[in-house]
Amino acid sequence: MSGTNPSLSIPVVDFGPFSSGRREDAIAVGKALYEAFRDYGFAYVSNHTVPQHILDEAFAWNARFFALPQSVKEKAPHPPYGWWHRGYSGLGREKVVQMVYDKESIGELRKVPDFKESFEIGRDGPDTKTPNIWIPDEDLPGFREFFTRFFDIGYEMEVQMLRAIAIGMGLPDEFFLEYHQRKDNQIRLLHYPPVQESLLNDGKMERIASHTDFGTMTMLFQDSVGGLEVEDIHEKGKFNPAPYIPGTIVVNIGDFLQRWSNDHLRSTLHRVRAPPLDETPQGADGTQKMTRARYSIPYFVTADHEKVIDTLPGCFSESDPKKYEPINSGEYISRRLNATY
Ligand SMILES: O=C(O)CCC(=O)C(=O)O
Ligand SMILES: [Fe+2]
Repeated sequence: MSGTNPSLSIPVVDFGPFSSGRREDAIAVGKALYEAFRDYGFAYVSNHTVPQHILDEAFAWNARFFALPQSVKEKAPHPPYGWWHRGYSGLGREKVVQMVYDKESIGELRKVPDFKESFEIGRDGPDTKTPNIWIPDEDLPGFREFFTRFFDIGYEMEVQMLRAIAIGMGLPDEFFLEYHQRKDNQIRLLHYPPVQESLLNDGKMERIASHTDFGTMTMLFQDSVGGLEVEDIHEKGKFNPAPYIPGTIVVNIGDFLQRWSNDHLRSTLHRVRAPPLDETPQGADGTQKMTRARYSIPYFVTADHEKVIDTLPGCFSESDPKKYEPINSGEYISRRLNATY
């Protein structure tokens, strides 16, 4: 069911049996996921519900989008407020910060830019406070249509994962679904252009600084380039590579679910640094080593913004009292997003 590769430590969970129709299979998958999220906060999930050809298409669109002229990408600018997290952010625009809310400290941290560009997509519809910001369709016909569809394909995966986690935690199967009806989710297209490797190693530049995610969980689709690193569960400050494993997606717990679970599930620090080097050194003088470009597509699963959550049943007792007050999902997420812009 699940196996631990000692060099990776993040468990690989085979999701296939979850849909076998047998209750014991569903329980075994749920338990394996629960244990991975309890111990590591991360799991590689294989035999998931997103077809490979859809992922290939998603990465092809991702590359096509970022290859557009800068002036076209800037037709869909990210608004100047963190809470309206939609549209395009160019290189250095966003700085992911870890739990720092005061302006002065955020300013300090921003001096080392994140060397990435991104495009954020949420649900469409009249009842969202944060409508999507698309480039005109004629600039990349099919792009909007594809990601509108991909948003729903991701939601189907989310539904399965939320059921599995609930079963693994001994909660009613649909427990989490009741809080995840409205698809208040977000897809993020990411492109990390090639960069001189020494800048990353010297800390003059970052790809994505070490952070935890905010929401319920993140389903991360990554290309084969590498660069994702996850904090060691035994050694603070030590980061281990989480390379691409063909056919899997990386799923990790966010702060919201960690809090909801009274810290029974972990939201683990991760970052993106240099992937393995290109074999051929590049650069004007032929000596500067350039990293390869990386593309990734995290799908952030978020609870319905109007929902208030209190500690999960089964995650508190007399000897393990509730650590957190009930909180409104939307407020929690906006507060975190406002710190990144
Ligand atoms: O590019 C990646 O693989 C990581 C992205 C990430 O951690 C994030 O956007 O929160
Ligand atoms: Fe992340």
